[in-house]
Amino acid sequence: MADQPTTPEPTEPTADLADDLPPHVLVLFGATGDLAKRKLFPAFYRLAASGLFPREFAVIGSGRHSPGTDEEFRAQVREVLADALGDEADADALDDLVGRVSFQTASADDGADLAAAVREAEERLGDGARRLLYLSVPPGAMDGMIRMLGREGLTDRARLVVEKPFGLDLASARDLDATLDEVIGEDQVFRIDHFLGKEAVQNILALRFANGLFEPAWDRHSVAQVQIDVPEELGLEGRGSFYESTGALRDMVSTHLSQLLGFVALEDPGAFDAGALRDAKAAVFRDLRPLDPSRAVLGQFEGYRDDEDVADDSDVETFVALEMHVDNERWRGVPFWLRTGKAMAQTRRTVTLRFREPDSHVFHGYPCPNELVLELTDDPRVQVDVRAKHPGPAMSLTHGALRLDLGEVDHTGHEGEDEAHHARPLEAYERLLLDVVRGDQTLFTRADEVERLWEVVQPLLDERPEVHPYPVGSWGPEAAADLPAGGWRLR
Ligand SMILES: NC(=O)C1=CN([C@@H]2O[C@H](COP(=O)(O)OP(=O)(O)OC[C@H]3O[C@@H](n4cnc5c(N)ncnc54)[C@H](OP(=O)(O)O)[C@@H]3O)[C@@H](O)[C@H]2O)C=CC1
Ligand SMILES: O=C1O[C@H](COP(=O)(O)O)[C@@H](O)[C@H](O)[C@H]1O
Repeated sequence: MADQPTTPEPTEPTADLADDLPPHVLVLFGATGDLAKRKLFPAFYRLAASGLFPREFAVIGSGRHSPGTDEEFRAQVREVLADALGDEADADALDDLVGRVSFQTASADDGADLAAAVREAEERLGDGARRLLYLSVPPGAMDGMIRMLGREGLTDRARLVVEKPFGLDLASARDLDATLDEVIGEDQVFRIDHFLGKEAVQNILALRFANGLFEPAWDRHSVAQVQIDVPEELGLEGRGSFYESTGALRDMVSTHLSQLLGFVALEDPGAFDAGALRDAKAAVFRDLRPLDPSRAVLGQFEGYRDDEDVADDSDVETFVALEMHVDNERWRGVPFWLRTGKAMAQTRRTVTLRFREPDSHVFHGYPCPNELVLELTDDPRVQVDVRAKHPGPAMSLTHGALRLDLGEVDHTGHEGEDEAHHARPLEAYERLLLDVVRGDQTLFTRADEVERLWEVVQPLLDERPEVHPYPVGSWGPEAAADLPAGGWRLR
């Protein structure tokens, strides 16, 4: 099988897709921020260069501080794209995108000039233009910005993308949902959790529900424990003040890791659509047991407090390891171990289902693991660690692995199949932005899911355990090393 490039090749434009989409004005709040630079502008580029975006669109960057003239902002966007895309960037496609970009300052108190700029762009683009409003701003800024959008009439004909974390606790999440409810319809709101846009995460459902092999073993009778492990090598990357206001629990656990848990633990949704999938996840979250602070370890990497935006005595956690339980018929008694942290030994996104020992006396006590491992990183992989007979005359065991590299599965399609089968893999933000433009909320989180997750996490916000220091490049504090029976798979 041919090697897959890690960055997707632009495909030939698919005229039928783009022609179906009305003109769009994209308004990106936080356009000079980290996420916009690293992920959102590159996603706009790839979608446009692949012909997946509407043929007619304009991008208005926004924020409280001006990056200079439009020309200066365009030069910054060009530089950001060159950095992010490297050789992948096509000069004509780059010119085309950059030519559509402008900047207009706005704040929660004043959005009049922005509203005028949006209307002007709509007139240029012609009849039927829609608005895609993207709030890539910190959680504390959301409420005011949403109210401003409502006041300025910008929510008409709009879809609104709200970045995570959605609030900072249960009370602020409820306030945020109440504001959204006042200002805009729930069918226009796209709460984005980019982990759900990762191909490999969606593959959890494909593997389980499209194969007879896995589904029968997907419960407490076969699975002894589940580990959802997302260590990151990167540290603060200039996001000290963001981290001080969130910490790893809010940044990663109440969002990405819990959503992964929802994908792993859900019942058969019956369909892959917004209603069915979100109902199935919400049901899992309703059955989640609120966190027990005595079953959680928090950590902070050594040197965190040296960052200029971090308080000298900060006890914000950059590491979390904790136990979760889904108290339902399928999962009762199975611990779900979640772990994430900054400045750790490796960058991985690994979900492990550790199986029970088989009820047989033929072979016992063989130490090697018997696990299904889902690697959700850029080179997504599924691996089943099995025990097998050691070659030779003795009846002894060794271990082996069955591996499927998901980047190498056939995506060239077969005669007679529709366009979806010929598509290249999309990066998470690309996939989700396309879903917004198409109005598909399947991979976006719903208010009830978000509020329930805050209810589950709240005990740990109310009663914070001690924060243990850990060395940069390690697997976190010693206190977390042996939490799961048999230890972490990654160590
Ligand atoms: N960076 C990442 O890897 C990821 C980030 N996210 C989420 O994306 C959002 C943005 O993150 P990131 O880009 O890293 O953050 P940054 O701090 O880099 O950028 C945030 C942007 O928001 C604007 N902003 C800051 N404070 C306010 C405020 N009070 N009111 C209005 N605008 C404000 C700033 O522009 P100005 O000062 O001009 O207003 C800035 O451009 C966050 O919600 C984060 O959780 C999600 C996934 C990954
Ligand atoms: O939302 C966030 O996610 C990133 C990790 O995303 P990934 O796609 O690189 O796995 C994390 O680094 C960041 O702190 C957080 O805000």
